[in-house]
Amino acid sequence: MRKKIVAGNWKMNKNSEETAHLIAQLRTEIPQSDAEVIIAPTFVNLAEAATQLKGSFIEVAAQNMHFAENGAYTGEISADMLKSVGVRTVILGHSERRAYFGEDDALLAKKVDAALKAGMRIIFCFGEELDERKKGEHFKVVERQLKNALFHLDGPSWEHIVLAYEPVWAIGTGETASPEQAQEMHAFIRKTLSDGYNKQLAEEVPILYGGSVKPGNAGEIFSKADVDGGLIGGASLVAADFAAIVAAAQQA
Ligand SMILES: O=C[C@H](O)COP(=O)(O)O
Repeated sequence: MRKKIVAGNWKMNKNSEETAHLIAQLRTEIPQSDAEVIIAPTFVNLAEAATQLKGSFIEVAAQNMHFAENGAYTGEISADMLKSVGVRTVILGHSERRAYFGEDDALLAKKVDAALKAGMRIIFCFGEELDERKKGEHFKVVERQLKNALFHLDGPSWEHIVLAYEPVWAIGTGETASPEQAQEMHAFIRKTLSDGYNKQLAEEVPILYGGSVKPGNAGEIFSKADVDGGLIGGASLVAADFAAIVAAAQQA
Protein backbone atom coordinates (compact mmCIF):
# COMPACT_ATOMS: atom_id res chain seq x y z
CA MET A 1 0.00 0.00 0.00
CA ARG A 2 1.27 3.45 -0.88
CA LYS A 3 2.11 5.76 2.00
CA LYS A 4 0.40 9.17 2.05
CA ILE A 5 2.64 12.19 1.47
CA VAL A 6 1.89 15.82 2.32
CA ALA A 7 4.37 18.35 0.96
CA GLY A 8 4.25 22.08 1.63
CA ASN A 9 5.60 24.30 -1.13
CA TRP A 10 6.32 27.62 0.55
CA LYS A 11 7.09 29.31 -2.81
CA MET A 12 8.66 32.78 -2.34
CA ASN A 13 7.41 33.25 1.22
CA LYS A 14 8.99 33.51 4.69
CA ASN A 15 12.34 35.12 5.51
CA SER A 16 14.89 33.46 7.78
CA GLU A 17 13.23 34.38 11.07
CA GLU A 18 9.75 33.53 9.78
CA THR A 19 11.00 30.18 8.47
CA ALA A 20 12.41 29.22 11.87
CA HIS A 21 9.18 30.32 13.54
CA LEU A 22 6.91 28.36 11.19
CA ILE A 23 9.06 25.24 11.57
CA ALA A 24 8.90 25.53 15.36
CA GLN A 25 5.12 25.82 15.11
CA LEU A 26 4.94 22.80 12.81
CA ARG A 27 6.93 20.69 15.24
CA THR A 28 4.40 21.49 17.93
CA GLU A 29 1.33 21.14 15.72
CA ILE A 30 2.50 17.87 14.11
CA PRO A 31 4.05 15.84 16.93
CA GLN A 32 3.95 12.62 14.92
CA SER A 33 2.68 11.43 11.54
CA ASP A 34 2.08 8.20 9.69
CA ALA A 35 1.99 10.25 6.51
CA GLU A 36 5.26 11.50 5.11
CA VAL A 37 5.63 15.23 5.73
CA ILE A 38 7.83 17.47 3.57
CA ILE A 39 8.33 21.24 3.55
CA ALA A 40 10.02 23.28 0.83
CA PRO A 41 11.23 26.66 2.09
CA THR A 42 13.20 29.06 -0.14
CA PHE A 43 16.79 28.27 -1.13
CA VAL A 44 18.39 30.70 1.33
CA ASN A 45 16.61 29.10 4.27
CA LEU A 46 17.15 25.45 3.35
CA ALA A 47 20.35 24.92 5.33
CA GLU A 48 18.90 26.42 8.47
CA ALA A 49 15.63 24.52 8.04
CA ALA A 50 17.48 21.22 7.56
CA THR A 51 19.53 21.87 10.70
CA GLN A 52 16.44 22.79 12.69
CA LEU A 53 14.68 19.61 11.54
CA LYS A 54 17.61 17.24 12.00
CA GLY A 55 16.32 14.06 13.64
CA SER A 56 12.69 15.04 12.96
CA PHE A 57 10.37 13.12 10.63
CA ILE A 58 9.66 16.34 8.72
CA GLU A 59 11.82 16.44 5.61
CA VAL A 60 13.14 19.50 3.81
CA ALA A 61 12.91 19.80 0.02
CA ALA A 62 14.08 22.38 -2.52
CA GLN A 63 11.67 24.11 -4.89
CA ASN A 64 13.95 23.90 -7.93
CA MET A 65 17.51 23.16 -9.05
CA HIS A 66 19.74 23.52 -12.11
CA PHE A 67 20.67 20.61 -14.38
CA ALA A 68 24.41 21.29 -14.42
CA GLU A 69 26.77 19.96 -11.76
CA ASN A 70 28.42 23.39 -11.44
CA GLY A 71 29.71 26.20 -13.64
CA ALA A 72 28.86 29.62 -15.04
CA TYR A 73 25.14 29.72 -14.31
CA THR A 74 24.71 32.91 -12.31
CA GLY A 75 21.99 32.67 -9.71
CA GLU A 76 21.51 28.92 -9.98
CA ILE A 77 21.80 26.06 -7.48
CA SER A 78 23.04 22.52 -8.17
CA ALA A 79 21.96 19.15 -6.78
CA ASP A 80 25.31 18.78 -5.04
CA MET A 81 24.81 22.11 -3.24
CA LEU A 82 21.40 20.98 -2.06
CA LYS A 83 22.73 17.67 -0.83
CA SER A 84 25.58 19.43 0.97
CA VAL A 85 23.04 21.14 3.24
CA GLY A 86 21.02 17.98 3.85
CA VAL A 87 18.38 18.29 1.11
CA ARG A 88 17.52 15.06 -0.71
CA THR A 89 14.24 15.94 -2.43
CA VAL A 90 13.56 18.55 -5.09
CA ILE A 91 10.35 19.87 -6.64
CA LEU A 92 10.66 20.09 -10.43
CA GLY A 93 8.26 21.26 -13.13
CA HIS A 94 6.02 23.45 -11.01
CA SER A 95 3.62 25.40 -13.23
CA GLU A 96 5.03 28.69 -11.91
CA ARG A 97 8.50 27.65 -13.12
CA ARG A 98 6.98 26.66 -16.46
CA ALA A 99 4.95 29.88 -16.83
CA TYR A 100 7.29 32.55 -15.43
CA PHE A 101 10.72 31.08 -16.09
CA GLY A 102 10.17 29.37 -19.42
CA GLU A 103 10.83 25.83 -18.19
CA ASP A 104 9.67 23.40 -20.86
CA ASP A 105 9.51 19.62 -21.04
CA ALA A 106 12.98 19.31 -22.61
CA LEU A 107 14.64 21.40 -19.90
CA LEU A 108 12.75 19.49 -17.22
CA ALA A 109 13.95 16.17 -18.64
CA LYS A 110 17.52 17.44 -18.16
CA LYS A 111 16.79 18.51 -14.59
CA VAL A 112 15.17 15.14 -13.86
CA ASP A 113 18.25 13.33 -15.15
CA ALA A 114 20.59 15.53 -13.10
CA ALA A 115 18.58 15.05 -9.91
CA LEU A 116 18.46 11.27 -10.34
CA LYS A 117 22.16 11.11 -11.16
CA ALA A 118 22.81 12.95 -7.90
CA GLY A 119 20.66 10.41 -6.03
CA MET A 120 17.85 12.81 -5.24
CA ARG A 121 14.13 12.19 -5.05
CA ILE A 122 11.93 14.30 -7.32
CA ILE A 123 8.44 15.67 -6.79
CA PHE A 124 7.52 16.20 -10.43
CA CYS A 125 4.67 18.67 -11.09
CA PHE A 126 2.49 18.89 -14.16
CA GLY A 127 -1.09 19.76 -15.06
CA GLU A 128 -3.26 21.45 -17.62
CA GLU A 129 -4.30 25.10 -17.97
CA LEU A 130 -7.93 26.18 -17.81
CA ASP A 131 -8.39 26.64 -21.57
CA GLU A 132 -6.92 23.19 -22.16
CA ARG A 133 -9.46 21.65 -19.79
CA LYS A 134 -12.27 23.65 -21.38
CA LYS A 135 -11.27 22.30 -24.78
CA GLY A 136 -11.21 18.77 -23.36
CA GLU A 137 -7.46 18.47 -23.93
CA HIS A 138 -6.43 17.87 -20.32
CA PHE A 139 -5.65 14.18 -20.67
CA LYS A 140 -3.61 14.79 -23.81
CA VAL A 141 -1.66 17.62 -22.17
CA VAL A 142 -0.86 15.62 -19.05
CA GLU A 143 0.18 12.60 -21.10
CA ARG A 144 2.50 14.78 -23.17
CA GLN A 145 4.06 16.45 -20.11
CA LEU A 146 4.75 13.07 -18.51
CA LYS A 147 6.06 11.38 -21.62
CA ASN A 148 8.33 14.26 -22.66
CA ALA A 149 9.99 14.74 -19.29
CA LEU A 150 9.93 11.30 -17.70
CA PHE A 151 9.30 8.41 -20.06
CA HIS A 152 12.94 8.12 -21.12
CA LEU A 153 13.66 6.85 -17.59
CA ASP A 154 14.21 3.18 -16.88
CA GLY A 155 11.85 1.39 -14.50
CA PRO A 156 14.05 1.47 -11.36
CA SER A 157 14.45 5.28 -11.63
CA TRP A 158 10.75 5.63 -10.85
CA GLU A 159 11.41 4.59 -7.26
CA HIS A 160 12.75 8.13 -6.84
CA ILE A 161 9.80 9.92 -8.45
CA VAL A 162 6.71 11.33 -6.78
CA LEU A 163 4.19 12.78 -9.23
CA ALA A 164 2.15 15.87 -8.38
CA TYR A 165 -0.86 16.58 -10.57
CA GLU A 166 -1.64 20.28 -10.28
CA PRO A 167 -4.29 21.68 -12.61
CA VAL A 168 -3.05 25.23 -13.18
CA TRP A 169 -6.57 26.66 -12.88
CA ALA A 170 -6.78 25.37 -9.30
CA ILE A 171 -3.49 26.80 -8.02
CA GLY A 172 -3.90 29.70 -5.61
CA THR A 173 -7.35 30.42 -7.00
CA GLY A 174 -9.48 28.86 -4.28
CA GLU A 175 -10.99 26.72 -7.02
CA THR A 176 -10.17 23.06 -6.35
CA ALA A 177 -10.59 20.24 -8.78
CA SER A 178 -13.46 18.16 -7.44
CA PRO A 179 -12.38 14.93 -5.75
CA GLU A 180 -13.90 13.14 -8.76
CA GLN A 181 -11.90 15.23 -11.24
CA ALA A 182 -8.72 14.55 -9.27
CA GLN A 183 -9.44 10.80 -9.10
CA GLU A 184 -10.28 10.67 -12.81
CA MET A 185 -6.96 12.26 -13.74
CA HIS A 186 -4.93 10.24 -11.25
CA ALA A 187 -6.42 7.02 -12.62
CA PHE A 188 -5.54 8.20 -16.13
CA ILE A 189 -1.96 8.87 -15.00
CA ARG A 190 -1.69 5.35 -13.58
CA LYS A 191 -3.02 3.91 -16.83
CA THR A 192 -0.46 5.95 -18.79
CA LEU A 193 2.29 4.57 -16.52
CA SER A 194 0.95 1.06 -16.88
CA ASP A 195 0.90 1.33 -20.69
CA GLY A 196 4.37 2.89 -20.83
CA TYR A 197 5.96 0.62 -18.23
CA ASN A 198 3.94 -1.97 -16.34
CA LYS A 199 1.07 -2.36 -13.92
CA GLN A 200 3.24 -2.85 -10.86
CA LEU A 201 5.18 0.35 -11.45
CA ALA A 202 1.92 2.21 -12.08
CA GLU A 203 0.57 1.00 -8.74
CA GLU A 204 3.69 1.96 -6.81
CA VAL A 205 4.33 5.55 -7.95
CA PRO A 206 2.84 8.04 -5.48
CA ILE A 207 0.61 10.66 -7.13
CA LEU A 208 -0.16 13.82 -5.15
CA TYR A 209 -2.86 16.35 -5.94
CA GLY A 210 -2.12 20.08 -5.72
CA GLY A 211 -4.34 23.14 -6.15
CA SER A 212 -6.19 24.98 -3.36
CA VAL A 213 -6.06 22.05 -0.92
CA LYS A 214 -7.31 23.31 2.46
CA PRO A 215 -8.24 21.65 5.77
CA GLY A 216 -11.86 21.66 4.65
CA ASN A 217 -11.41 19.70 1.41
CA ALA A 218 -8.25 17.65 2.04
CA GLY A 219 -9.98 14.64 3.59
CA GLU A 220 -12.34 14.10 0.68
CA ILE A 221 -9.64 14.52 -1.96
CA PHE A 222 -7.15 12.27 -0.14
CA SER A 223 -9.75 9.54 0.31
CA LYS A 224 -9.86 8.90 -3.44
CA ALA A 225 -8.25 5.62 -4.45
CA ASP A 226 -5.48 7.01 -6.63
CA VAL A 227 -4.71 10.18 -4.65
CA ASP A 228 -1.74 9.66 -2.34
CA GLY A 229 -1.65 13.04 -0.63
CA GLY A 230 -1.09 16.62 -1.64
CA LEU A 231 1.32 19.35 -2.66
CA ILE A 232 0.12 22.30 -0.64
CA GLY A 233 0.83 25.97 -1.40
CA GLY A 234 -1.01 28.67 0.54
CA ALA A 235 -2.27 26.44 3.33
CA SER A 236 1.26 25.19 4.06
CA LEU A 237 2.16 28.66 5.35
CA VAL A 238 -0.22 28.41 8.30
CA ALA A 239 0.92 25.78 10.80
CA ALA A 240 -2.57 24.85 12.04
CA ASP A 241 -3.88 24.46 8.47
CA PHE A 242 -0.93 22.36 7.33
CA ALA A 243 -1.23 20.20 10.45
CA ALA A 244 -4.94 19.68 9.75
CA ILE A 245 -4.13 18.63 6.17
CA VAL A 246 -1.50 16.16 7.46
CA ALA A 247 -4.09 14.80 9.90
CA ALA A 248 -6.57 14.41 7.02
CA ALA A 249 -3.96 12.42 5.06
CA GLN A 250 -3.40 10.11 8.01
CA GLN A 251 -7.11 9.45 8.33
CA ALA A 252 -7.75 8.97 4.61
O1 LIG B 1 2.79 23.81 -5.12
C1 LIG B 1 1.66 24.01 -4.69
C2 LIG B 1 0.59 24.35 -5.59
O2 LIG B 1 0.96 25.33 -6.49
C3 LIG B 1 -0.73 24.62 -4.93
O3 LIG B 1 -0.80 25.92 -4.41
P1 LIG B 1 -2.12 26.36 -3.60
O4 LIG B 1 -2.34 25.30 -2.55
O5 LIG B 1 -1.80 27.69 -3.01
O6 LIG B 1 -3.25 26.39 -4.59
